[in-house]
Amino acid sequence: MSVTVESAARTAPAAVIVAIDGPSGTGKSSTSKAVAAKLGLSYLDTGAQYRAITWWMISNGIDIDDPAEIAVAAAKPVIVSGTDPSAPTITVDGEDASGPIRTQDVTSKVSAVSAVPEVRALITQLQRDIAAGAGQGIVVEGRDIGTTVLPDADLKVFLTASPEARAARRSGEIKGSDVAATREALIKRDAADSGRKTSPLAKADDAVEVDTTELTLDQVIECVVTLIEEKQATK
Ligand SMILES: Nc1ncnc2c1ncn2[C@@H]1O[C@H](COP(=O)(O)OP(=O)(O)O)[C@@H](O)[C@H]1O
Ligand SMILES: Nc1ccn([C@H]2C[C@H](O)[C@@H](COP(=O)(O)OP(=O)(O)O)O2)c(=O)n1
Repeated sequence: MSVTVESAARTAPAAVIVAIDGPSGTGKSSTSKAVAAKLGLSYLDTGAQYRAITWWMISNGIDIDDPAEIAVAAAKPVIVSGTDPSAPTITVDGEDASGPIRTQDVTSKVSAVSAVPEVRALITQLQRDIAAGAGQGIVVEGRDIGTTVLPDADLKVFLTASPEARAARRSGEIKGSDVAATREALIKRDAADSGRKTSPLAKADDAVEVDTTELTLDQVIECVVTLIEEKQATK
């Protein structure tokens, strides 16, 4: 009996923590979901959490241009993320927020809300708690996962792509959208996310950078799966 248990422990892959960061449209969400599903890991979309708190602020009449007002309200909403990669969920105060967090209004305001240090402190703690509770391991995607949220992650990946490729991908998702306008909006949001004082969008020194401009989504998924399997083999 003890032999069976010991050999199972030897062959089961060790829980692995993966951080995937990068700017908008580089393929973080699609890659992270697919990789997590393939390897039986949990998945956390941290951008959805910042979008959720932004949606709550807008819905509750908080002045988005007033960081002090945002800071005071930050602890009020209860944000819960479901981490099944085949059906990720997000609720705010028990209400499904998956639709409303993707509106243009939220997209245009999320950088301002997520720059407020009190918001980041709360959401960062939530993310660390979720990662700590993921028994089989987790793929966490965002902007500051490798640098701030999970600096001890087993693997850190930083995805990049040209602004043109990212804008083409994003505008492909929205019917009738203009690629040039999408490109300008992406560049503006990148600048805000990279320029904020508290845990800006940045590549961790020990992250593997993958330029996805000329790669298909399947190639990026395969690349990250290989990197994770290499880490698991040495854990
Ligand atoms: N390597 C790729 N080649 C082509 N399209 C891609 C690639 N990676 C992602 N996409 C598509 O680009 C869009 C944005 O991808 P997403 O994963 O949401 O990016 P991010 O999470 O970095 O903002 C999606 O429609 C996705 O299917
Ligand atoms: N770890 C994170 C994740 C997202 N954010 C902020 C900054 C981003 O512009 C917004 C939205 O992130 P999201 O990943 O949903 O954005 P896109 O999918 O790229 O449109 O949230 C952050 O500050 N830190």
